[in-house]
Amino acid sequence: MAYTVIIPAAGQGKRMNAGENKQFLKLQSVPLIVHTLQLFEKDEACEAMIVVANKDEIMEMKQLFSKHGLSKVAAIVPGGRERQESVYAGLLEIKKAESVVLVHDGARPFVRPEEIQRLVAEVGEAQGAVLATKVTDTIKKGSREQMVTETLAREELWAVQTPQAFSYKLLKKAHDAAKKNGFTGTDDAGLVEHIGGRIRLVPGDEENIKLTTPYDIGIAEMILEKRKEDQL
Ligand SMILES: Nc1ccn([C@@H]2O[C@H](COP(=O)(O)OP(=O)(O)OP(=O)(O)O)[C@@H](O)[C@H]2O)c(=O)n1
Ligand SMILES: C[C@](O)(CO)[C@H](O)COP(=O)(O)O
Repeated sequence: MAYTVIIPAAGQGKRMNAGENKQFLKLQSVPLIVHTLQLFEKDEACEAMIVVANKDEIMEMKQLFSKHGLSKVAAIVPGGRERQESVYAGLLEIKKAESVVLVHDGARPFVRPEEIQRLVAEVGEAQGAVLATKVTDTIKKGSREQMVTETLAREELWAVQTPQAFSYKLLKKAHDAAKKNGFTGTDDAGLVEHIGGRIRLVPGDEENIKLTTPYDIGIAEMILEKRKEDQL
């Protein structure tokens, strides 16, 4: 099924501590954001990419995308203070109300086309879908004083990734409601859940990491190396 993808890349990358937005960090000589966009450039089902960038980084991104032949970038729009505001800014660029919309972090360069396909197949008018993996650690809740208050039932716990996929109408309704009610979620599915929408958990892959801290750079280099060898 054809889709448009919104790629939020307007963060600061504070936890990466790279002295610049982590989107420009080079992995095997190619900037992180370019790795991510190349995934969708190659996916036939992707009709358009809407990139959300920091206002003063738009020009640099534009030049990068042109240098790397990323022809599906339909718009680069300025983001907001929080990820949620950035996604909303991207959503406002979509004019076709019948579209399927994916939201995918600029900082996740390893999602595979077959995962995207499985995800999109689960989208309905009133149902979104997220890629996720079962957690392998035991997860506990803690108080401010760092005392355990509860051990959660692991068989019910999933670590949620992006892409997350929705009908345009459902995602727009969820973002409009969140804006109106001052609700903030840590992902887009959370906003849909907040208005009573259903979200399907689609088993993903643990390689689909989000580059968040310097530790993740080593893992990313390893994954890239492994994928290169797999192609030989
Ligand atoms: N105001 C924001 C904040 C985040 N993002 C994007 O959302 C994705 C996931 O966010 P995260 O990994 O937290 O990135 P940063 O916000 O850049 O990192 P940090 O929180 O460490 O500053 C990233 O691609 C990031 O660029 C965004 O578009 N707009
Ligand atoms: C959307 C997300 O990547 C799903 O795991 C995550 O919630 C983003 O969190 P961040 O703190 O904005 O990186």
